[in-house]
Amino acid sequence: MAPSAIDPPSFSNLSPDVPRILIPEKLSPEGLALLSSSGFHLDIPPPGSLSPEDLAAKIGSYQALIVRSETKVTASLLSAGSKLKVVARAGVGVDNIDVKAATERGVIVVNSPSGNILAAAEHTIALLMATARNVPRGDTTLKQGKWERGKLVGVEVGGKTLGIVGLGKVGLKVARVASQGLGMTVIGLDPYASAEVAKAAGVSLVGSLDELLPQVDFLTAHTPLLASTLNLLGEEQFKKMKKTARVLNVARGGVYNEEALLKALDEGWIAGAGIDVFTQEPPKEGSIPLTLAQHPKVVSTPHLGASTVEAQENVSIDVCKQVVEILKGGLPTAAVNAPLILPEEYRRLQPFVKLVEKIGSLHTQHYANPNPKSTTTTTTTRRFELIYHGDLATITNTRPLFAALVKGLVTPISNTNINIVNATLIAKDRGIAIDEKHVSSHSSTYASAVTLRSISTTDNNDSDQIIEGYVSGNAVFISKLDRFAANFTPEGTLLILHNYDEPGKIGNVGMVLGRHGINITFMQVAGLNQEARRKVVDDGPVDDSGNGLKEALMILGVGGEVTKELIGELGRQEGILDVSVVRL
Ligand SMILES: NC(=O)C1=CN([C@@H]2O[C@H](COP(=O)(O)OP(=O)(O)OC[C@H]3O[C@@H](n4cnc5c(N)ncnc54)[C@H](O)[C@@H]3O)[C@@H](O)[C@H]2O)C=CC1
Ligand SMILES: O=C(O)C(=O)COP(=O)(O)O
Repeated sequence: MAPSAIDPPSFSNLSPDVPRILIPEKLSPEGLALLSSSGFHLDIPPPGSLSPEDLAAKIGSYQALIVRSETKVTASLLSAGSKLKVVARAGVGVDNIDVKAATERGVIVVNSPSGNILAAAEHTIALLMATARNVPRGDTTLKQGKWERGKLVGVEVGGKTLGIVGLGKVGLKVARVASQGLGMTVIGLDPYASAEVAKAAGVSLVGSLDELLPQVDFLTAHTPLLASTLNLLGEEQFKKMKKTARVLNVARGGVYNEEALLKALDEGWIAGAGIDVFTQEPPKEGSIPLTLAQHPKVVSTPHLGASTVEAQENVSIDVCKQVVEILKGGLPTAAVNAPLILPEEYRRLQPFVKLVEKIGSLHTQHYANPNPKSTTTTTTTRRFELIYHGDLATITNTRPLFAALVKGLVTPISNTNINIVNATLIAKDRGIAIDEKHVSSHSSTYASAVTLRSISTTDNNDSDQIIEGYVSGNAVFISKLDRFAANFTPEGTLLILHNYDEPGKIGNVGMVLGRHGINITFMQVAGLNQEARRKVVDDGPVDDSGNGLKEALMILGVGGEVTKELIGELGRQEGILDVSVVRL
């Protein structure tokens, strides 16, 4: 059905029982046809015509809102949408939607996890070629009547090295085209990627940005925008690149620090950039994003990554089908905030689902440090054992727990939505192998406990990491992190510091946090467990008097913005071995 076939509704004669759907952005007609043929009322104002205030004033009469990347679905908009059942994102990234606020209000958020992935990958290749061969400048100047062949000599990409940061759905597609189609050498950085999956796409994994940056002729980022990827590439990183290198961003504005990128181009630290996404869209007059977009060494496009006829058709159908399903009382296929658990299993398993998800999320954020100080090793394989102890070991349907682990492991670093239906497939795609084990007798004092053991095989050695937790009533606790016996609630923002167990550490850390305006909501020192203590005396590091140096974890619940500068400063304090920030 053509878009014009959908008449704007006349609200005066709408039945109060017919659900209303507001679509303030441009959506392909194929999905709209599904909505109107299901009997819903659609309101489709001209795309971009509603200000945030207009939207807030209108939203109260709608059951569904369908957006792309331009509409900001904030907590206050959601609170004005008292009838909302679903917010649908016709695309991948949900960074314009306050998913937490939606969840709190019981509003389902759905997206189209893969409808526009090919389009985004192809646009990256388009920008790669356009920056290499000066295509836009050639076109503009020729249209102005100039024949500037001498000024527009480009570079070839075949035989050159492409660095990819973020090997998820888009990153892997770019890798395949670049390695198999363009004859490029592709190296990738993704601390959470499986080396086998990467290898199959023609990518050799490296362990750190420091290792990647000096090697690449082209660099492309394909991570979501997260606290850990904001400003991932700044001045320090651009300075480490070849002067002839070019960088691409079809992911999200903010993964490259825009001010630093401008400086890198002006100072000649790098040769050029191809940019599709900006920290402000559309960028305002006089802003840094607009200066960047207009820079002579930049090829820029106005967030066109997903703008193909095919991708728009895919995402429109994907989300409209789900909106129909939800408004008719069914379950969506790609809910960002879907429950992992069926109602009848809810009472028994819910706290364990929560525990396992928190353990998975803690594992990804605490152990897979995206910015290691130095890495000469590369993870080749990682497998997990999920061990159920005590009463929990008697549960036979552990599918929700398996799904909870995959969700916990993947959600902190990816846009992918995990639910009970797709967990196994996503684990397979990402090379996550999980063995579930049931152990009815357990040395733990808790009636039911869970252990996650992850075994990593690297080029140099094997290592394993352990996280253990338990449920008491409905509350969940972490009781062990590797060799450290702990007891804390995995909730909120946590700083985990690995340090030598000597006097003065807590005071120093408290002072640094105070200087950065960070509040401490709780603090716990997790000491070595008995076995680990014995080992320290036998073969651990020693102090000047030959006594075994004990280690501990300091676990702090904090409020306030945890910046990279703060983490750096904490890491430089005497006796601090490592710092991680975990948001649970
Ligand atoms: N310009 C456009 O129109 C479009 C943009 N996008 C954007 O592209 C990006 C990638 O999307 P997908 O591939 O679907 O995401 P994905 O969730 O499948 O993959 C993201 C990958 O980034 C990795 N990652 C996370 N933190 C990292 C870090 N610190 N260092 C290295 N790797 C890290 C994850 O392990 C994961 O493999 C997203 O930002 C998405 O919003 C997607 C579609 C269209
Ligand atoms: O799907 C995504 O993440 C995109 O960035 C596409 O955004 P758009 O739907 O084109 O506004």
